[in-house]
Amino acid sequence: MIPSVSEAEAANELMRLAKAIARHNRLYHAEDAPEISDAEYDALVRRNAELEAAFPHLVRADSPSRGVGHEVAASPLSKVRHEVRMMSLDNAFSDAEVEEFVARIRRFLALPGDAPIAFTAEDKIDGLSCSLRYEGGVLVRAATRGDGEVGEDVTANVAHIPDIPQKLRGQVPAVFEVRGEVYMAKDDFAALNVAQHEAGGKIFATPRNAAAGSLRQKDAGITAQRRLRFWAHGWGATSDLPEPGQFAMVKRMESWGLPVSPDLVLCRSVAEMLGHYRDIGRRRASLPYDIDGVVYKVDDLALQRRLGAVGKAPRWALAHKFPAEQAETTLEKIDIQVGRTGKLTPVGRLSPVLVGGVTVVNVTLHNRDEIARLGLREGDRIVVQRAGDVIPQVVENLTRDERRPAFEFPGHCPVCGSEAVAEEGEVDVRCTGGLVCKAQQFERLRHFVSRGALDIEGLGEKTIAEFMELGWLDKGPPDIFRLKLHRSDLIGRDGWQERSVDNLLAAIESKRSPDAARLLFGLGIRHVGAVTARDLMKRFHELPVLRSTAQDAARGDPAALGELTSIEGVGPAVVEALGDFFHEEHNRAVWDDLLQEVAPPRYEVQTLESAVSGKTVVFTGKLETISRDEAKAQAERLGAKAAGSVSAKTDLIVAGPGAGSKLKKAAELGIEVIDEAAWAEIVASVGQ
Ligand SMILES: NC(=O)c1ccc[n+]([C@@H]2O[C@H](COP(=O)([O-])OP(=O)(O)OC[C@H]3O[C@@H](n4cnc5c(N)ncnc54)[C@H](O)[C@@H]3O)[C@@H](O)[C@H]2O)c1
Ligand SMILES: [Zn+2]
Repeated sequence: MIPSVSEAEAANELMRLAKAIARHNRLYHAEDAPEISDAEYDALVRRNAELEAAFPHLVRADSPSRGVGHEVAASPLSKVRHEVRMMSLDNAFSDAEVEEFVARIRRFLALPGDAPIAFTAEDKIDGLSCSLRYEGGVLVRAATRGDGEVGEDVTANVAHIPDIPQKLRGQVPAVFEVRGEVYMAKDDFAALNVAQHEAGGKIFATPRNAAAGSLRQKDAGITAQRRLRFWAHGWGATSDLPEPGQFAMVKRMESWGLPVSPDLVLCRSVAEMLGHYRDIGRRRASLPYDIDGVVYKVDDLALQRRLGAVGKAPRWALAHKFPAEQAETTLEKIDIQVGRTGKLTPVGRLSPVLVGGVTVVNVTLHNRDEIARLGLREGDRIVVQRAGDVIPQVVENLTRDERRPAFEFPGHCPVCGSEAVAEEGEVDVRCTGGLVCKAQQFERLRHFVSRGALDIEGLGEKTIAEFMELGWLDKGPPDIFRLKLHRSDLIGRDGWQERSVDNLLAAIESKRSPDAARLLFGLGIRHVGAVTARDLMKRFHELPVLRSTAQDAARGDPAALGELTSIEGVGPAVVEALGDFFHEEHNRAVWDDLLQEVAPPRYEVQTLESAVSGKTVVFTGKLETISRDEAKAQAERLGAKAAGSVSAKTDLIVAGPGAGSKLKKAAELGIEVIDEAAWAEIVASVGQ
């Protein structure tokens, strides 16, 4: 859901999206001259769908989720009304969305989980759709999709496409409309652009634009000079369907002399579908034509009929797109954020763009040097990259202009106004305001109460900001434990009632004996992350012992230094950071103050005795109630080892849907397999 958007804002945004999407549809479909990247366009469509899902009563009559393509009113070609509507396809970017697509079909058809259902999978070729009407096996009309209802007559144009037979071979129904894609191969596209350049003609952005621009010509003579190709993937109006399934029908069309995808397969499970997707994905770059995904279709035509269509797309088909790992967009604005340690981080605010399957609106610009390196300014067109789970990066500035100065990095903290400087040899610019800087205070408090640290429920960003404003947190984290002194002031403030206040205070009180490693991590000492904090506490058990050792080491005591660096994962950077921390008077004051308020028990690592203690567990497939990371953490707490792959050493496999090859291997090795519910029972049995 989109809780931060009010109804009025949503209505407004939906109106703006409808206008923008209609405009880009016209540029792309009618003029073959898009202004934004497909990834930016897809981000607009996703945003529209999200808002419509959250506010169903605001769906507009002219909603972009309803229409297909673009109407052909202004086209110089004559118009053709399609007897059977030409549709679009719903799309997916992740495995989970494909699983949900299949699950949705099962629910719709009320098919039990184990009833087999087959799907075809084939390339989603990036061209433009075309309908070819054959009567008595002879081509009588070819038409583009247009808005799905009315397209353009391109009969004369397709006469110049050798892949499109004027006459079909064999037993063809009396009326048969072939649906497929007109496309241009990569080589032909490159050659066309070279020729266009030499002749001073229009340069096409993609093979798809080139194919569309070449086919939709009033003068078919121009089409004749372009090398266009075609393949069939479906059908429209027909007097007869000679086969009962999608796969067999496509093969039948092939036998009539129509080219079809060489990568059409029949799949019997989601795993097979995803396998084919990955296989095609691997070969994508070496294919002679551009594809942008894989299309899955329910094979059984009787089931296709039962499923029908919703909106502008059939329920029985899905385009599983290859997420663009790079995409073009506009850098709207550069903001400066001040972190816990005073570091000024530039953040780029983007015009939303779909990269790697997710909508990206912010991108870190890292530091001053990075901005200079890319010559970035607000308003520039940039290329954003996101591969796998990596955070998005700017890889290129498309409007780079050496003569114009890049964004000027501020010399002062935007929050407290203190001077901001980079230390000798450092790229990071830091605010020198220290604890005077509200931004740093805020970030430290936020970190202190965060999930990995003290994990205080109900003390979110807004509340911290509110209490800071009231001056209740001036002394930093220890003040949190004195908030109870403000109980009566707080009750009755806007948004607070006795109950919510007492809940918050109870959550704080419950942390009076915190885990020492979490407390240490919560202090936000540089280089002391959650793991290092645990490693340190495993060795020293008590915070005062850690402190005295760190201070001794900072004074150069070799024994203390040796003790610290003998801990795995603790190197000179950590030792120095600890030394620097305790060197600061105000840090020592906060530390002492804090240890007056809380009393962490002696730190001991404990694992629980359980049915899986000492065993090696592998999690595979999709877990529904917990994340993979949480499952692994549970296993560790139960004294088990979580491994990534199945081997002879594996004792137990916890499998969710889509587990695939690991299950096969488990069966071969005779390893016990349980489902997520059984795993949850094991966890519950030790009270975790
Ligand atoms: N950049 C822009 O401004 C802009 C504007 C509009 C649309 N677009 C692009 O066009 C897409 C939307 O266009 P759309 O509605 O035509 O959807 P689509 O192109 O994502 O999918 C539907 C089409 O896929 C084609 N297709 C290819 N292979 C197929 C196969 N094997 N089986 C069935 N169909 C197959 C069909 O022609 C079908 O009409 C967007 O996702 C975007 O990428 C871009
Ligand atoms: Zn500051």
